[in-house]
Amino acid sequence: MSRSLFDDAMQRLNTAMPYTDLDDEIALRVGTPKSCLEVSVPVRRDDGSLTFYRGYRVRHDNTRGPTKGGLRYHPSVTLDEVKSLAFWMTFKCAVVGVPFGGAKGGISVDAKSLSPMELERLSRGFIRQVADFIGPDVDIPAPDMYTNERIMGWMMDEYSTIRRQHVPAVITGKPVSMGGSVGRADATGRGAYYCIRELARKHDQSPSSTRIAIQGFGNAGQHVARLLHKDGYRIVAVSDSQGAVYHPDGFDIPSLIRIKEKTRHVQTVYCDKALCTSTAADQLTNEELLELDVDILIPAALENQITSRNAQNIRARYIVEVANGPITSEADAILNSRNIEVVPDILANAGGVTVSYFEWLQNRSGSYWELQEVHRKLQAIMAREFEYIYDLHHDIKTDMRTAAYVHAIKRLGETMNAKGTSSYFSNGNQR
Ligand SMILES: NC(=O)c1ccc[n+]([C@@H]2O[C@H](COP(=O)([O-])OP(=O)(O)OC[C@H]3O[C@@H](n4cnc5c(N)ncnc54)[C@H](O)[C@@H]3O)[C@@H](O)[C@H]2O)c1
Repeated sequence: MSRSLFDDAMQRLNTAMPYTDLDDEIALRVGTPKSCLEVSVPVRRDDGSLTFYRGYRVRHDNTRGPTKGGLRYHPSVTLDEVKSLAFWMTFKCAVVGVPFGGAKGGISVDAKSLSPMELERLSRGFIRQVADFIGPDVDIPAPDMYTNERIMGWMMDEYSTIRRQHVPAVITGKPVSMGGSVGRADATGRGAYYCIRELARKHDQSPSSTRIAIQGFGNAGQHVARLLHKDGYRIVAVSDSQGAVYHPDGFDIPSLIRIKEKTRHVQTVYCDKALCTSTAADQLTNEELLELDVDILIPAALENQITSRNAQNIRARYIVEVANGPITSEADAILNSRNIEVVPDILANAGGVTVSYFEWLQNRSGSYWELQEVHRKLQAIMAREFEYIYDLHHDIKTDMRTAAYVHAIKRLGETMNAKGTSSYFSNGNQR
């Protein structure tokens, strides 16, 4: 039987535990989700028919605070996937030191097949089903794949209607006009960009000599591409669910974003006469993009993209995981043996949850920050944690992923130790 995504996620924890002197009870406690909710959401379609959608919300661990994590709309959403994403959120929040635990949710749906009104009914219907499970001090959702700020706004509005009071802090990633934070929209891509700048500094890598391929050109992928391009990095390939485009000199990212916004496909670059003549890009599959000869590969779409099947063919020197779980643990071992350095998801894409924390703080205090303040604080956290994990991976002679897990488990362990573990209670320390 093949290993589940959750078993694969657990493998990372088991690899990291021996590098700590923490009680084994800590691994036991973070090895199982706190609670899993499965709901069925009825949606009246525009043609009058009724469709039921399966939705999930998993709270993995609340040791360090209320649980936090995105909501995904995708046909492949399953309980196993949501459990794994919730697990990663626990470690991600601990890596960046925000006072949250991990959660995740999702609905098994092809969001692109719904009309805007059907999407609104689905989003509000989901909140009605999970309203008793979430809250500003309990569990705080946010956007993820195929959800966006408008959907977060509908959800906050529905929750506030149910509670009969304005509750902006129940959800993050809202429109700024509904209590969202400035700087949240590009926070995931920006956090990854700060990591890449630190990585380049460590390896004396100049932007103009760095070729980058990005899989996934949505919220996270577009923003990291835009920021890197502005610094002079060469983005030579990007893709979406339909396929990839490649140009050895690098793309003009603002034009590509405009094309994607207008046509919804990056490969439309071929059909847009003006751009075809100026870029002459090659068309590739997503699989081919992953195996390009580049300096940095950025998976920014789905999990399980680099596996034991293709890890041997990866030619990038560095991989920066903007997506959650794009590399399996088996592929990790192959990449490590080939000295391909991986900046792990729980660090590289933690910019999103960090600015979500800023948004939650602003909602709770009722006082709102300037964009520069958001950027300055995000940059300080990402650079601090990157530096710590980078040094730790050298000190304990392991890969950056294991070092990031060690760092996170230690933070979780400190809180669990404060409450008492078996080594405390079994040593006669009852007073
Ligand atoms: N948005 C956030 O704040 C955030 C935070 C942390 C992590 N992430 C992770 O980043 C990844 C992308 O999230 P997003 O918010 O950018 O989603 P999004 O919905 O905005 O974009 C997803 C992109 O992936 C592409 N895609 C889908 N299936 C694909 C496939 N099989 N091959 C290649 N591309 C494919 C889509 O076409 C789209 O361009 C996810 O793994 C998500 O969990 C997002």
